[in-house]
Amino acid sequence: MLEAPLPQGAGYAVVVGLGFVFSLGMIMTTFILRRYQKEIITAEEFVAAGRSVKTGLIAAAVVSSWTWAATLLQSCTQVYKNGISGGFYYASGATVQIILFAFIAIKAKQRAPEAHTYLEIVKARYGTTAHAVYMFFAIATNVLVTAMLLTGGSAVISDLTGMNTVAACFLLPVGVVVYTLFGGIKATFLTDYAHTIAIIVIILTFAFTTYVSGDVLGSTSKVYDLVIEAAKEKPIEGNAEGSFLTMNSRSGGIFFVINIVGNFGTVFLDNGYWNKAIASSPAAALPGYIFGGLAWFAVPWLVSTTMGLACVALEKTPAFPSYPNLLTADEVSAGLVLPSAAVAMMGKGGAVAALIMVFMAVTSASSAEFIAVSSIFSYDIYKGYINPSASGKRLIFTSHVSVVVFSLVMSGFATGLWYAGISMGYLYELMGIIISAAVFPAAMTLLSKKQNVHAVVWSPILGTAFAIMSWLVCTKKKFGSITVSNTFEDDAMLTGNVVALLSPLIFVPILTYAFGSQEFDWEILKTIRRVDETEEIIEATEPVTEDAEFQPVKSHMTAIAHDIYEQKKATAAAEEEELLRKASKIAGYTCLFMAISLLVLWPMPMYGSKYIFSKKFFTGWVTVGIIWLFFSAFIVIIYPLWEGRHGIYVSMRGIYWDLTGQTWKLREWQNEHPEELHVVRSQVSAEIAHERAGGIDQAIERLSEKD
Ligand SMILES: NC(N)=O
Repeated sequence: MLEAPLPQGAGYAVVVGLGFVFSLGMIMTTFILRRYQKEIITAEEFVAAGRSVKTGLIAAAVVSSWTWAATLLQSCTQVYKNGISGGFYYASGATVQIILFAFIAIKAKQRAPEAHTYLEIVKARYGTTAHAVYMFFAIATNVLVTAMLLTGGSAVISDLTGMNTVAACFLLPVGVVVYTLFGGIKATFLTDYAHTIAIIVIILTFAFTTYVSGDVLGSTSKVYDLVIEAAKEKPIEGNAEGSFLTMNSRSGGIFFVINIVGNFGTVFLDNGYWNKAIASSPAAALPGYIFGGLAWFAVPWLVSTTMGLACVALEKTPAFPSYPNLLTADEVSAGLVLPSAAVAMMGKGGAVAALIMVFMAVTSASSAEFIAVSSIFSYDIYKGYINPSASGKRLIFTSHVSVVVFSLVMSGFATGLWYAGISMGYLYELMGIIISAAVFPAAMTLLSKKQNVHAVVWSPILGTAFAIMSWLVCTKKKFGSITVSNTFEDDAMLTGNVVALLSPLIFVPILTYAFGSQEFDWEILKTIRRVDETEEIIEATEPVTEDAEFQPVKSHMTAIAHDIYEQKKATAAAEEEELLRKASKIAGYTCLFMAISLLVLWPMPMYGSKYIFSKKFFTGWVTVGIIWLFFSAFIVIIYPLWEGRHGIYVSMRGIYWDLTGQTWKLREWQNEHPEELHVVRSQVSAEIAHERAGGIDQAIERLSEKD
């Protein structure tokens, strides 16, 4: 155990204090959005944010929910262990899935416009057994990801502040739970935005301190020389010439494959990514995911190339926190490379920066996990089996309860993992073995008419069984025994992961042709319906205020929405359909091209050539990383502000009117411009989706009944 550079109080201040600040911020934001833009958190809104979120905010949400504790910590571990290739293999091995998911996102919006979770799609197509199987995989994914967030986050917080690890496991989710309960998925979009700014700024600070102007390192040339020196004393086995500065790394390559496999599972099976696709406006799904993926790439790439190498360069200097000892294998696996490097370079300031960055990553990613789990519990389990005619109010209550219960269970689980000695690094490499056999059949559910129920049910079960078996058999054969540390070895993890992802490629066609292929009618997916929000909207917009000056706009938002929809009716659904058709056409080639570039065209020639980076090339590599992170900052910080400028203006103006005693102006404006109000837009989009789903006649009937 290293001596903590910060006092325990700092740990509590960040975990509890910052959590409280974000909760307060979210409560205020929810109030502002509700008052000035009539954004009402109905059950639909809680998971789908009006299905109108724009590209920039989708990209920012993708970046922040995909930025786990592991993204920052495990990527640095890889660079520390395998050299500079580790950062690239971490980044590209987890970016392609996001980019490929863009294609699935479009298909989901096209084929099941009113779904809330991908599990509803599985159920509508294959029935209850398949639904149960995929619920297991979806929840297992959320459990694994949340466990990694809490184990990684608590290890770093405890290392930096001496805070009790169990206390960190239980306190980390508290603030997240509070702001998620208040704002639903929109809360995660907005807090994610703030978290991402902090993370990007801190990474840039680390990069400039390491490569441009710091006292301890401060130039690419110095880092290069120290890393070359370190390789002379401690060459990396399996790397070209034992160098830290080559892409030719056996262990790095193995990690690349494990990383690709595991992250297919954690994107395609995590309902959180489907939630965001569902919440996006039809025009935003494709660019949101592609820009989000590209923006995210620079986060692990630059942070690990910076802090992983800084750790290598400084671990034998007195400034290093564990000096004169090096980090133990367990400390490396727990994610302590980044905080140690931060302390060695920047002292207490570095410790504070690392603490805040890891806290932000853990909380923003776990809020997305909480929403994902709550949508499964409320829509798939509660509405699906317990109370099929559940009202929106009932569903939102179920969502809230499931967020609280899941967070408590996960805190307990993460504590258990800590006592059992299972680290974040271990879980990261294990995740593919446990879940990735469900990736191919889940994707085919939206992509292939032929895949039958036998294939969809049995392939993931068989695939996971074979994956676990081959992982353990490989460990036993190689090491003669099965222990936590043996099962963590490269070859065993590689075997299990590859079997998990690829065996369904054999099972699915065999089972499909053995039992007869399905000729699925995609229109059936359009029977999945949105929940009627009328009751919640009326309740929220009926006159309840005592402020005589501020009366609500109208009580029948749905009726106004219907009038607006009537004007657009002739073209809206067709236009949306056409937009999605075009996006789907572009998506296939774009996503494939980007995936091949990141997986093959860029790394493979560098691997094959065994090139050792020259000082100039290293400087260029780092420079590209820094420029790329500036591009990310533009996409996820500036672009959402630009896209949301009108909404920001409307809210600011409303606040000004309120503060200057001109509330009547707000009321007048809202009465005159109902089409600008979020609740109305959301209802118009609901009607368009109904029409695309062929259910418009029922929708009109329902609305006129309400009137
Ligand atoms: N999100 C990941 N794999 O860092």
